[in-house]
Amino acid sequence: MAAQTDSCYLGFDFSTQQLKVVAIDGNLQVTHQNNVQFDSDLPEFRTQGGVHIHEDRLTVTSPVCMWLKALDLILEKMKNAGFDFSHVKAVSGSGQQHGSVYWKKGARRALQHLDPGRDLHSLLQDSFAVQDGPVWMDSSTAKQCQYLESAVGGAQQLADITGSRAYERFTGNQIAKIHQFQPDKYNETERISLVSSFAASLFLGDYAAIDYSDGSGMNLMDIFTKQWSEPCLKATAPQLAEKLSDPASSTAALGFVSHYFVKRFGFPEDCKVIAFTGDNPGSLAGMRLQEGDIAVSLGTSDTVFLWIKEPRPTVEGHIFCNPVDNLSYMALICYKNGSLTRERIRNECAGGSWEGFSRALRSVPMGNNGNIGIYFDAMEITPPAVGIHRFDQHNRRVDTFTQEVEIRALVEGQFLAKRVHAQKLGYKIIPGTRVLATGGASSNKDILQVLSDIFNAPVYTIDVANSACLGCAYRAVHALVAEMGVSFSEAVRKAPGAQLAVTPSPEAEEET
Ligand SMILES: Nc1ncnc2c1ncn2[C@@H]1O[C@H](COP(=O)(O)OP(=O)(O)O)[C@@H](O)[C@H]1O
Ligand SMILES: O=C(CO)[C@@H](O)[C@H](O)COP(=O)(O)O
Repeated sequence: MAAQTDSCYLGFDFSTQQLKVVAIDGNLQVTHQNNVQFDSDLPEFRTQGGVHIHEDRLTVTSPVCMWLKALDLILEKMKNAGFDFSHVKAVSGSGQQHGSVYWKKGARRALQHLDPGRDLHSLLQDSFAVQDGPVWMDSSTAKQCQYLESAVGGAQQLADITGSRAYERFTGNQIAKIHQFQPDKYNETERISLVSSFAASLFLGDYAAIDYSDGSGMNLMDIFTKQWSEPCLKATAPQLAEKLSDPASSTAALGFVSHYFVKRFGFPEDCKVIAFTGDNPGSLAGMRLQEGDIAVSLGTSDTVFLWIKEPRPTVEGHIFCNPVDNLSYMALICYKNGSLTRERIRNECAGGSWEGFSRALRSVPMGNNGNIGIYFDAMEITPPAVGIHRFDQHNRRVDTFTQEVEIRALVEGQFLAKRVHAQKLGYKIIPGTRVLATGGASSNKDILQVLSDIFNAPVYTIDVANSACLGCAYRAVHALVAEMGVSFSEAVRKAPGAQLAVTPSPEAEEET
């Protein structure tokens, strides 16, 4: 038993607004959590919500050095809190999906020879061809998307190969744009990482493979053969296969932590680095999603995802390889107008307070007396539309709502869209359906009540606010036994289950 509590597994999450970490022991109990907020803890990078929005309002990037400094800082915070790195058996993690990092020629050597006396930021700050890399909020690559789709025979054909039609934020289209508009930077690049594989590379002290699950969000990988698709690579940029290197299973042990982490922080030499993945795949693991459940993540983006066995890609939504089971898949839909839109309406209609926002939700009945709103502050992903639209109970377009009605219209509208899209993906809401909620806004019971009423199903949450981190710590546990044929669900069988947060109001049944 002592050995169980003496061992430790780490899961990091490089998400849009912050870097977070969760440590668990061999009994799968959480022993430590920490975080670094990009805007407030690293103000020198002048990000808003972790990103830079450019003048065209379409280009959105994040400074790669910010992520380096964030890792330096979180590890120092852990050390100062007395965290003992010497018991860490394996490290894994996740990153916001689709974002890319461009390592410049010679960077691999720098990674392999990190001086433990210095921080990662000072050692690696000159290792990137592109300082500010495109992230998932970018929607500036419409032309590249059109080109890719026509090069492979159309949107459905591209979805049949890669799991998704062409999306602006998907990495292949971002790479194509960099190749076209900054050819010198593209040529200077020796390796392209996703945010997830970039973070894994830091721990490994060498370039880490892109994993199948996060690699599915690039419009470059054949999700059935799990190899880069030749026609997609060809339509994207030259010499791309060598800049990406082969993808790897999301359960792969990539090697041991580098000498740097052993000397500087006291990690054991045999501490393994497990492939990092996307934050949504990480959350699927953290919530221990089962077939039949539906997950709703309310982070910076809102996402809805499902565990599926038989993928049927369409031109709406995405199919990704499953991060914990190589024979399964996950279906996902992403909404750009998630928490940031809720924050705007909170600021305008509830004096900037979540408590005021919640009070307003409680003060108006379910169904909002027939008032409906659509709030796309930024160009939405599904559907690709922008603008604010309000309709009253007579279906008449109106310019304003009262503050309380506005708040309920926003939240009901966001969840109605999720229900409709999930059903279009083939999801059936039946007795026994569980909605698993995660992400920052899942701490708000009044928002969860609306979710439960719209889906007419109970909503469950897990104790740890960040399911992506927790999921990656679980993935680290699983990866050490995966080669012996142990399934993920078996490896994490003893982990605490999700807890019931809210059930549908009695009136919900009549409305749905
Ligand atoms: N009590 C709350 N009610 C509603 N939303 C909240 C609450 N607390 C935090 N949030 C939202 O959570 C968001 C951050 O979610 P998080 O999952 O941590 O983001 P990410 O992982 O994308 O960095 C914030 O932008 C904020 O709007
Ligand atoms: O683009 C997607 C998924 O396709 C986003 O969900 C990103 O993965 C960002 O995640 P958060 O930081 O909002 O969790």
